[in-house]
Amino acid sequence: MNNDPRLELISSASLFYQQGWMVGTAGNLSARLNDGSFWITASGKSKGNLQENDFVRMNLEGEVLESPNPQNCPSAETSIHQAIYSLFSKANACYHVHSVEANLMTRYIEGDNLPLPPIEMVKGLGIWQENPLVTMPVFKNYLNVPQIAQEIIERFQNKLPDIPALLILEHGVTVWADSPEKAKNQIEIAEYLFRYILASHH
Ligand SMILES: CSC[C@@H](O)[C@@H](O)C(=O)COP(=O)(O)O
Ligand SMILES: [Zn+2]
Repeated sequence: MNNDPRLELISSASLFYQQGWMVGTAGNLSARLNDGSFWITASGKSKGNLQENDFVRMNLEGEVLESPNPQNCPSAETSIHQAIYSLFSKANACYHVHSVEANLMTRYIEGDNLPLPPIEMVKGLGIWQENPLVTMPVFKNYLNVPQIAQEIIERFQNKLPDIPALLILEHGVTVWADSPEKAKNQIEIAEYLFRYILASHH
């Protein structure tokens, strides 16, 4: 595969793990290849020290195309990555992490949106305005993950989000970008915004 992104996914997962955003196997990362298939972390792997065979390559229909270790199962949240890649043709990476701060956002949500502070950092989510009024879309968490994916599809087909990020209540953030490098930056920016919101209410 000429653009195998697994080493980059491994390095970002390790970084996020060290930040405490992927502890206890939490979170999942994926990146799309030129042929439209995507590598995604296999389910239940510790994210601090992933190996190249801790992934599964899937197509947009949710079929496993390649599994370096026959015991690997796709991430339990693959349906959310499929939804993002189907909705956004330019998305080539989709990252999801669980931070304490993301889970504490519950009390600042208005309706099904999280208002973001109008600070310089939102430029990192593609918003180039002065005093931007931007919100992050929020979704309910269901045990049945495909139901979360379905609600994402229905909502975004109706209205595109302001930013390439969404928050699942009491669960964690998901971002997408045209490259793994940008997805990594966007996770860092989303987590910075959560910390800012919490600190500004102290
Ligand atoms: C503490 S793991 C929680 C999981 O159910 C899930 O939310 C998650 O992010 C990781 O699932 P995975 O199947 O390893 O990709
Ligand atoms: Zn999760």
